[in-house]
Amino acid sequence: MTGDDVVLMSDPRVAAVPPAECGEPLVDVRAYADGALRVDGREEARQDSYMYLREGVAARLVAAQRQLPAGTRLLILEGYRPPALQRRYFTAYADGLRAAHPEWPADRVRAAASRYVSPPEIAPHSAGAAVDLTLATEDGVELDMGTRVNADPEESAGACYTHAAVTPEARARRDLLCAALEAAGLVNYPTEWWHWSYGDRYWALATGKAEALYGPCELPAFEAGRTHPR
Ligand SMILES: C[C@@H](N)C(=O)N[C@H](C)C(=O)O
Ligand SMILES: [Zn+2]
Repeated sequence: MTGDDVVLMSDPRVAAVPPAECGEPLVDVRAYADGALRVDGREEARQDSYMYLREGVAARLVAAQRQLPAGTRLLILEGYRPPALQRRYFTAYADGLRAAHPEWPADRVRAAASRYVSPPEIAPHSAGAAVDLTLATEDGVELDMGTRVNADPEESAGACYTHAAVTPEARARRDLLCAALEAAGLVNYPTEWWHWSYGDRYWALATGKAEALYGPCELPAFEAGRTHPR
């Protein structure tokens, strides 16, 4: 797939998918399945609910982990993202693009921004349906995937695109990650090798479902200390 083939988050076909809500709980992935999933804590500085995902997403990540060779671990960096934080990320990135390209019309800024941050009204992370992750050793040392997680298209000259040209080692690891996660039912956002989702509107469009399983959920649904928000 080339960059031109990518269905962006800003595509009207994504917004046209009904954001139905099945009511499935969010779970703390650190405590899920006896700690089968590794979670990196660096996101804690920005928000305290990054380790939550819908149960169906967490279960699929456990299945994906089982597909990987011994000694290779999924390392989760961010799951749930509050809607207000998503709005901040989108606005900040769009503002930067607008400043760099004052001649761009609003719809071009929105599309370009959505290569890297989802428009808030779509936001798979704010539904607890998306996860940013990478591969690591058993000891938690991140493997070289060709760019850092969250490298934007400008910083990485497009190498953040999942199918971009990277070194043979990084390509083999990206292919391994894709094979494990796709077999478990997740879909990738092709502009970001680390972003995967299940049950959100982007997933529904990519897999031909009539509606999403999970809609946006708000942080007040959480209670400190609970592993299952109400
Ligand atoms: C900002 C990046 N980590 C990310 O999550 N991007 C996707 C497209 C999103 O905002 O949903
Ligand atoms: Zn993401």
